[in-house]
Amino acid sequence: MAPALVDTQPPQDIKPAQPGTVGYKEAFAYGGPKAFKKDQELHGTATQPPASFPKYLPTWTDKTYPPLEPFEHHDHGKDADPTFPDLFGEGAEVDDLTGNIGAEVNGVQLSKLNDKGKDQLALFVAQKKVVAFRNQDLANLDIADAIEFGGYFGRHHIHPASGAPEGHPEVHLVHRGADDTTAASYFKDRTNSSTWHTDVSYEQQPPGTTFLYVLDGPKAGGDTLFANMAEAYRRLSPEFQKRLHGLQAVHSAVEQANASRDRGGVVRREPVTNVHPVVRTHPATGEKAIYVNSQFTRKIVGFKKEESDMLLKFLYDHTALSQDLQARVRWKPGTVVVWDNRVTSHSATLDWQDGQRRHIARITPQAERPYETPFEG
Ligand SMILES: O=C(O)CCC(=O)C(=O)O
Ligand SMILES: [Fe+2]
Repeated sequence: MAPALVDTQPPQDIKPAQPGTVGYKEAFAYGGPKAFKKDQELHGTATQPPASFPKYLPTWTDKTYPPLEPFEHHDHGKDADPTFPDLFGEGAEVDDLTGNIGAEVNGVQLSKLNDKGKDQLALFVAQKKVVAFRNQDLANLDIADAIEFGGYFGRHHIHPASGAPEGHPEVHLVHRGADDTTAASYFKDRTNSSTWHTDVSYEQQPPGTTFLYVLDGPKAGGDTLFANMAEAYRRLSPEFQKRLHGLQAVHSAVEQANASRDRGGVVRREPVTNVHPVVRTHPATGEKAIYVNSQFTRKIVGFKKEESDMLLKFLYDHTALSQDLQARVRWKPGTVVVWDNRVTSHSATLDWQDGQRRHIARITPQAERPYETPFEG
């Protein structure tokens, strides 16, 4: 019998996010109009080549969007054949990245998958949490075709505060250009670049199966780290798990919008706050996962500030310190990384300091509103 859902309707007394909340750090992966040097990106510099995929260079427009409307999400992972016959045809090579999270796949072309193969992709990614597919052609397709491919997995999220390729607001861009000096300025103020988060958790229906594909990257460095948040839940004692069940947390877009304004960037949609359960259940696997993150979670509903900060700090440290439930994904030309944003956290790495360009596109299908199923022991 399916477990009963726990009601997670937001209480009526959500206060606006407080600045200075525990764990929050400014993100560094995205430049903004102030840092963007179009000429260098198109033509290169004395030491750096031009951008390999100029059609994906960021643009920022004044166009704004109304608040997102709720929609019915169907998770294709639920329809998948768990033996993955259409995903892994002849010639596919699948290797686990670690004992607890991640796989690397060669010999599969994502853009050529039929619908059954896409269903199996959703399930496989939900099970492995993050999968690096090598030698992909996604970046070479017309952007409209890449968007059509991603749209199978859910309604496209239009990011409220990121640059996008001209005419394609559905694509979120991670971009540091040639000769960028972010690293030098970032480490004046910070000892490390750890920014664990799950994407846009402030939305009422945050993303599920999510895609990042590299366009240009440093020869070494700029890896992305992923953590298995279902395993992070399982690591906790039953007593602690029980305490987390029934708790809800406020997630906020306000700080990200402010940071975008500071960079001279856009705020395409008014920032929102939403309340989600601290433990959510995956619709296809039934796994429970911790669902708070230092970039967007602000407060445990009903706790006083010190109580909330203490619990959130513990959960953030638990994620960041548990190297035994993390994988570090190295980018290579043609890599597409697919992860399940509901049951993972991730963090970019700022460790290259020689002005090499890093340019990555994200396709971000939204999924169901997070829900909780009861503690099972
Ligand atoms: O730059 C990265 O490695 C990750 C960026 C990121 O967190 C994202 O686009 O969701
Ligand atoms: Fe992210």
